Amino acid sequence: MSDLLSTLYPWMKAFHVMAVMSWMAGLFYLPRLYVYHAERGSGPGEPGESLAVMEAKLLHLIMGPASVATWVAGLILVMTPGIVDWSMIWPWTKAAGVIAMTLFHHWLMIQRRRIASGKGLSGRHYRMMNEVPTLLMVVIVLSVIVKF
Ligand code: HEM
Repeated sequence: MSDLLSTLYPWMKAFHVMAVMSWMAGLFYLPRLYVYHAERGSGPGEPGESLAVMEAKLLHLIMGPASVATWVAGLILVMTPGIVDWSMIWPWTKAAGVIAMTLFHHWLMIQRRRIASGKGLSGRHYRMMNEVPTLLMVVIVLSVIVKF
């Protein structure tokens, strides 16, 4: 099993990075759609109806599967012998970053339902929350590349 994981390591890392890119694309773009929705689409009709379809499709067809693929490949990398040294700091900052990123994903899911029922937050609020994935990405990428 250990030998198989070591052989698969570069492939698994490539798959992980591809899944990360797809997930992050949605995490960056969905709060932007919420800003437009809050500021220009809160009433009945257009553009609110089209925005609601775009938000649901982005979450369910792209971000959901990409987040699962990121987690599965990431956990396989964690189990690969010699990859994670838990006595260093970086695995802990990376873990904190990915847990926070996953919580942010769930917050976006809750907000989609709230916007659909007319209880969404202001455009300014979503614009501020739009910075969260950027900050978490900085922590995660520095952890896994610099490996302090
Ligand atoms: C969701 C749970 C995640 C887990 C369990 C996980 C775990 C891992 C592990 C163990 C590695 C291998 C490190 C190495 O080869 O030295 C890795 C690589 C990587 N991860 Fe993740 N990761 C996750 C999510 C993310 C996210 C959200 C991002 C970006 C925002 C990310 C970016 C990367 C990058 C860029 C690499 C390649 C680093 C290199 O070149 O060695 N990961 N990940």
